[in-house]
Amino acid sequence: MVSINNLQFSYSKKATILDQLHLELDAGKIVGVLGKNGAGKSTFFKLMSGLLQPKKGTIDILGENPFSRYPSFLSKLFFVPEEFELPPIPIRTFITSTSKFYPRFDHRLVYELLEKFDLEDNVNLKGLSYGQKKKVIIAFALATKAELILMDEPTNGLDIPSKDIFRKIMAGHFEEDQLIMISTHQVKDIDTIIDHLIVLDNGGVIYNESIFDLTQKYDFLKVQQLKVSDTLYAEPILGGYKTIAPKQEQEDTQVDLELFFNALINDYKKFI
Ligand SMILES: Nc1ncnc2c1ncn2[C@@H]1O[C@H](COP(=O)(O)OP(=O)(O)OP(=O)(O)O)[C@@H](O)[C@H]1O
Repeated sequence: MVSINNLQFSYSKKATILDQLHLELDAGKIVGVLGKNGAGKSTFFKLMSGLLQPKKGTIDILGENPFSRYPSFLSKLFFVPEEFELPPIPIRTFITSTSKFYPRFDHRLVYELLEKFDLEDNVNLKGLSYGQKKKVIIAFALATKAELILMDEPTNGLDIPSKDIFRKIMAGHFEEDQLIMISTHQVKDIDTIIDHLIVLDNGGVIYNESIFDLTQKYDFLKVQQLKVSDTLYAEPILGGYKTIAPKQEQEDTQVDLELFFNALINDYKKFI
């Protein structure tokens, strides 16, 4: 579904943001995209949406070049950017007018999700807080049923109950022919919903693996004493350590995304 080859991008001649980036992804996944500040996550999503043009390399999404921005491509993509503007019209009017661009739009679902987020559809968008607008755009994004949905920091601005609702609705409203990519620093908001992990660093994808494979390769444990010989990475916590070690436990352990991200940034070559 997504095939990216040798992608290079820079805003100016001085600094290359993405360089020789390769990525192949199939549909049927919710992918977490992690990276340090400035790693290029938002830039990457803008390139995939066709809002920026690659300097080199190719991006193929469902057989289309995003930067051409043909209507056939735009109707299959929905991008929830970190910063966005919504028109000063009632939510219901926004839905009626904008949903026309998405042939698979699910009208029943959008109202169901708005209700879950405690939003009335007759309210004007101009009177909403940033967090409330974010909920409208998340509900709309999921209801488009677009084949590719990109969400940049979707939980920024959401209060604690709304983050919980976000996790529940993400898990429950997703089709097998869709690919959802979520970039975030709030790993706790996505650790139970993603089934695939991508990490961007130094201009490229340094890690690209399913969460299932991660659980088959590593144990994520809390220990009192460090066994240096079989520990790949450890961080001190109260009364001991959180560790990553090659899998030995019979039961799969729950992936600690934050720990794993820190381990990759520390030395990703240990994990490939
Ligand atoms: N419009 C722009 N013009 C020039 N440089 C930019 C522009 N937008 C982003 N950059 C630079 O590109 C780099 C990557 O930015 P980007 O926003 O893609 O990173 P990010 O991984 O999303 O960061 P964060 O996690 O902080 O949101 C940064 O060094 C940033 O300063």
